[in-house]
Amino acid sequence: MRTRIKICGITRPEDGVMAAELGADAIGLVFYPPSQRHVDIARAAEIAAVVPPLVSVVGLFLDANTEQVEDVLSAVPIDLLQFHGGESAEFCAQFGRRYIKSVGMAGGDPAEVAAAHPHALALLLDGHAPGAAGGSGDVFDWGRKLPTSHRIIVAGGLRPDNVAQAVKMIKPWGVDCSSGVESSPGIKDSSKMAAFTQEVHRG
Ligand SMILES: O=C(O)c1ccccc1NCC(=O)[C@H](O)[C@H](O)COP(=O)(O)O
Repeated sequence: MRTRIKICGITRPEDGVMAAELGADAIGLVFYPPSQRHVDIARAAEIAAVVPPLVSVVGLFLDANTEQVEDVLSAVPIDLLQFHGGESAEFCAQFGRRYIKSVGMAGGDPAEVAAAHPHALALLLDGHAPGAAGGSGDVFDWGRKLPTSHRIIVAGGLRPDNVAQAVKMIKPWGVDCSSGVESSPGIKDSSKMAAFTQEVHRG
């Protein structure tokens, strides 16, 4: 099975195109103002407009309110929602969209999140503490027991030099990377992205 790749925290249209051309199956747009990778609605629409077909645009929220999510959905062609905070299943489902739910593995219990979100399409396991922001570069223990009820997307500190090992150990549906393919926060680096996608498929 081919491991899917999401490159998160895209802030520039050219980086969205480059990620897709270098093998990303999805790009992530962060709608969380405190993040250095935050994009406003206008910028997000510019990026989504140039992302090639057959590449998904993921809209990421961390404990946003309903109106904030709806404002984005009414202006940006989002294919998939990613909820990165303590959102309930009811909150996530109210938009009638497909969604994935993240788990902060530094103290968080993936089994508990899996049970609370039976309709999430996948769990995105990230290295940070529950409720904390992502994009931190923190790795979690890949030897941990993981739920089998959901597809797994591994995130957290993945880089070209460690992603093959993560894929080999966990055999996830997909991998997600942000800071590991950047030259500075929010700015993606083409050679790191090329190396990353190559290493995913070696794993
Ligand atoms: O990337 C951010 O700045 C961010 C801020 C707040 C919530 C989530 C955020 N990113 C979520 C992602 O999906 C990242 O790709 C994931 O945390 C992995 O990041 P990294 O460890 O830098 O690869």
